[in-house]
Amino acid sequence: MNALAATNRNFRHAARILGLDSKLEKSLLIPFREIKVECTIPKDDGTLVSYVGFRVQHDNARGPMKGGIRYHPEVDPDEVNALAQLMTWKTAVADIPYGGAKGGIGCNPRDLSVSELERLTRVFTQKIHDLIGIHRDVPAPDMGTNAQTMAWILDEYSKFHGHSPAVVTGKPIDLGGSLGREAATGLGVVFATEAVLAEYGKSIADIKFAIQGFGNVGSWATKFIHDRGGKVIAISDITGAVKNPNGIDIPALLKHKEDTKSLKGFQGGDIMDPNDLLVHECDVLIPCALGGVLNRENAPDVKAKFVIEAANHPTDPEADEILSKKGVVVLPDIYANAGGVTVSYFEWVQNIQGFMWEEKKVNCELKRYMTRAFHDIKAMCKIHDCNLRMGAFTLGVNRVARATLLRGWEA
Ligand SMILES: NC(=O)C1=CN([C@@H]2O[C@H](COP(=O)(O)OP(=O)(O)OC[C@H]3O[C@@H](n4cnc5c(N)ncnc54)[C@H](O)[C@@H]3O)[C@@H](O)[C@H]2O)C=CC1
Ligand SMILES: O=C(O)CCC(=O)C(=O)O
Repeated sequence: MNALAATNRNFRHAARILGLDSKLEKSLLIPFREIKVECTIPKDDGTLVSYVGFRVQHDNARGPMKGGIRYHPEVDPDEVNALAQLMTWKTAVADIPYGGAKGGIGCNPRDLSVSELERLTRVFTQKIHDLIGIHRDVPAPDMGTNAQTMAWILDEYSKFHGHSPAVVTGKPIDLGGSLGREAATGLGVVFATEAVLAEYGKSIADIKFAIQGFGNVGSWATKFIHDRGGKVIAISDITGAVKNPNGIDIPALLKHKEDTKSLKGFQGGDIMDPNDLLVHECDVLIPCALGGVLNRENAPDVKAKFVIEAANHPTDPEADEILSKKGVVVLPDIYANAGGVTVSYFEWVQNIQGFMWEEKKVNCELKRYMTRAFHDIKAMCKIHDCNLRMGAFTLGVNRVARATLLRGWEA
């Protein structure tokens, strides 16, 4: 099932549980604005090449729209739409004053030089600069983008609108980025994992983890799990996968990644088929890469007792049903990976105030927001007798619906 069909299905299920008026339901599903732009740049060899860029602004009832920009060959309008909608529910679950948006360019950043990436980012920004803004739509990093990408957007946007650090989050610290933002999604994933494990009388120490993806989210989540005594026994990225039943040496792996930029060539374990990672024997599985990786084909073989969705929409609805029947606890993306956008909110607040927080304060506030959201979700699960995904969806959708009604949407 494609990402948009899957996201719409989860939304409709939540709307039914909440008994939403059918007109309001329809209006919440339709994106506010969908932008598609052609970005033509000269390659380093002088030839011209074009890439298609998207920004979908889904909803702004609760505040400026917020969400990352992804550079990946599989970026398409349906996926960006689904990701934008998920941002709307995610910011509401985290109870931060934003709506939802997402952007992307269909390209393989690994095939582009740094100067080509810079030109592409600047052209994309030139095409969307009048539709984003501090109180309108605030981009951030996602797959294939990083703090440097945000620095280029900030610089290009500022040429049109004057110096505007709060127009993007996830920036370098030197340009007004927040301490703790780079690690925030991974740290939030670990706070979320601790919250759900505690419900079952367990803690991270000595639990066995399998992790798909070793980029920003996967590598920070791995580090924080290791710091808490968890055993990461299998891990993969686009270049391959490695396993070690006694626990991978995480400091050595992080050093290898820093030196070589990938897992390839790491000697501290046995090489495994990356496709087997999702069905590897473990207690907790954390997908930290692409969407739709858990589907009806592999879900029956999942061995983990907990799936923590650090990636966006890693589980399609058919897999969700299969996992639920097997008794696997799935912690949904719109909560599990909300740590990134939560610290993006702190960064935006710091930029607007012109005041920088200490990292300790950022991380303490992040923990407070993640813990509060978990309890809010659990309360919805209790009221509606539903699983954690529907607990999170009903929480987010209900908050957005209330804001929409208060603003007077039918006039
Ligand atoms: N960066 C952020 O703050 C946030 C990211 N997310 C989500 O987390 C996921 C990962 O994002 P980032 O870590 O930022 O991206 P990234 O670009 O830093 O890293 C992606 C990782 O996934 C790996 N990967 C790609 N294809 C793979 C495959 N077929 N099998 C195994 N590994 C594969 C890459 O090698 C890389 O290690 C995405 O779904 C993203 O939407 C969610 C919330 C916030
Ligand atoms: O930090 C942000 O604004 C958004 C991060 C993001 O794209 C996500 O949570 O999926």
